[in-house]
Amino acid sequence: MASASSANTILTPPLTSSSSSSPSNKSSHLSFLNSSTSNISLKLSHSHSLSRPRSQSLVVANILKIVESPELSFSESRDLEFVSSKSKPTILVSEKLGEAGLELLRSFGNVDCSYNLSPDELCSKISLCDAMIVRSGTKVTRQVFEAAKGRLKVVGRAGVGIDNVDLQAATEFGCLVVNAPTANTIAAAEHGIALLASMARNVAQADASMKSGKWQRNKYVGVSLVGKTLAVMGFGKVGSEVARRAKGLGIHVIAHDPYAPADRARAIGVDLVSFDQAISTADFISLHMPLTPTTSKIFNDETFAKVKKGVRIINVARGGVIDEDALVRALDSGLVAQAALDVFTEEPPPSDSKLVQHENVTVTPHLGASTKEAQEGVAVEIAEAVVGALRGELSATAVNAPMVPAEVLSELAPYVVLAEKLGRLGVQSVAGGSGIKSVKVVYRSARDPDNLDTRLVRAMITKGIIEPISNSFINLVNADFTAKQKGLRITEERVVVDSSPDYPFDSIQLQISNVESKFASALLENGNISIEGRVKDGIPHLTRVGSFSVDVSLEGNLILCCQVDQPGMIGRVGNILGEHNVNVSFMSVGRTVKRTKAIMAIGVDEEPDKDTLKKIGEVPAIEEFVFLEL
Ligand SMILES: NC(=O)c1ccc[n+]([C@@H]2O[C@H](COP(=O)([O-])OP(=O)(O)OC[C@H]3O[C@@H](n4cnc5c(N)ncnc54)[C@H](O)[C@@H]3O)[C@@H](O)[C@H]2O)c1
Ligand SMILES: O=C(O)[C@H](O)COP(=O)(O)O
Repeated sequence: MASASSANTILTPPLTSSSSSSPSNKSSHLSFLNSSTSNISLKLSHSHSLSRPRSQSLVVANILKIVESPELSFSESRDLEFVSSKSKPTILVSEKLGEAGLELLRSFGNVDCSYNLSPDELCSKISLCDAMIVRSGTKVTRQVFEAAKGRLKVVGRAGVGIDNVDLQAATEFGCLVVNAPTANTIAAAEHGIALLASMARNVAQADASMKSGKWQRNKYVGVSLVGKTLAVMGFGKVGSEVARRAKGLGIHVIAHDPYAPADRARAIGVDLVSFDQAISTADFISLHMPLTPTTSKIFNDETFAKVKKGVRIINVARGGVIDEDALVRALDSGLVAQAALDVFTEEPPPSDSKLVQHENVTVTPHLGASTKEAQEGVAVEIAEAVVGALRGELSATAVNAPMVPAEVLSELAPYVVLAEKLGRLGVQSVAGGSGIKSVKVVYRSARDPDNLDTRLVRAMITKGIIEPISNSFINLVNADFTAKQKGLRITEERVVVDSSPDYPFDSIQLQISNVESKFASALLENGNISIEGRVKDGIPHLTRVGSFSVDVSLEGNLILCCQVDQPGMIGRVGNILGEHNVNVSFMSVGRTVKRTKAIMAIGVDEEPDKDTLKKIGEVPAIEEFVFLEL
């Protein structure tokens, strides 16, 4: 019984696809990142034969892989051996990457290490690449995604900051962006501490002075760290490691981060404070926030005016968070006593940069992540992420796609198959000329609506609706974006029902409004086309068409007939199919009132030819029928 519901509207304008166009014969298999170059086939381990229902097997395999094998029966990803059918995927590595990562990439694909490419060179190469790996030196712009012509499926950022990748463009082009967020944290934190200590004691300046033959002991008197206050701006991975180390040096640490949990700060013994409080009380300010539109030039004339006079600033985050001209002014006026910078707005900065040349500034050429250990770690971390993504695995470090934990994915697997098939059935039920503009998805579940993750299911419904009628390729990265582009508005409703909470969904229903139906019996009283499915024993079933209950497994293809409810109908239609050598896999009849109207749902292994379908249509008691490809 329905006890609660919540609706979530995502998208707007009209989809003007020609729904009369017959669905292309695309595979109904699923993949998270289905490569247009699908050039790898899967060799299955024979140790796992059909130990799970076939439909679930297909989705597990296909969500996890970029490739589709017609022979696919069942296997977990670890049981699959990738063999090259035409060619291996090509992975461009555009900046230096640790050898262990390169080895891993080479074991999977063709690796093209081309460093220092100009933007034009990158654009001309990229259409030959399935993936690319960059560090901070390569700008992955919209032009790069355009030039890729749909082939580029994954951009791997061998490091944390993804400000050099146009994420919006990546998403629009269905390209997954993954990063390596953890392996260089300690290196960056250590570099921050190194800059802090060397700046406080003028190490770099004194070194340069001595090498020029001078001995200036009085000039390079430093400041002590103990008892001073350090403001960590951005209390994430690097920031908290810097804080931990600074506390070990006897420094009092405060932090500002609008999103950091207070208990994490407390655990390290750090007070979270406001931005103004942090900058106005600190003797040292260390920057560790990402470069975003909000943080861009967050340190500017106005903020420098609020700092404690003589503050010292360390930046191992991104140059763009500081207005560099304003920093020069603050250094000249003495508001800022010193700065130690590893990162710059433009990298490398111009050789005549006033900031770089400033006598109170210590600089390093973006070395934060550059330790042997970090580079090997980052290389392996990103290689694993890119290979996983090319295989179609949902990535734990995806930057522009929802991350779905493995256990959730496995639970959702059969529902994902169901979702795409409902989408495909839905779009084929729409009569020509009336484009789909609005789809409502009703999830019935015993679970708390707030804990129902529908992103993957919704993406697959979108895939099922859009792919058969367009050239679009839909995956989890671009599903919402593409739907919006096509003017498809999807609303979701979650209804709590009294069923088993062991399963994420009791049923999934698709209602398509403001369209004409090819099969009038699929219409509800409100005029919406309605089809509903469930997963039974791991296999997706169609369980309701319009207001008729049916029960047919969603495998092979489907014929829906509406007929007068009278004896002999199953036999007659069955005979016609048998005479034409069409094997029936399932058959189910549903009716609302005895001896009035009934719906017959027939699963067929083969596609009936026109003649067979015509004969079914000629059976006098059959009022309408439709053939639907799954
Ligand atoms: N110099 C280097 O070689 C090097 C190496 C590693 C990381 N980095 C850079 O350091 C930065 C931090 O990396 P991380 O791994 O700690 O990332 P992170 O995501 O773990 O931490 C960033 C933190 O900044 C916070 N933040 C966001 N907006 C903020 C704001 N307006 N004010 C204050 N805090 C804000 C976030 O909540 C988050 O906690 C990134 O920009 C990264 O690119 C540089
Ligand atoms: O964001 C990062 O991970 C660092 O800035 C490191 O960048 P790099 O890979 O270019 O050294």
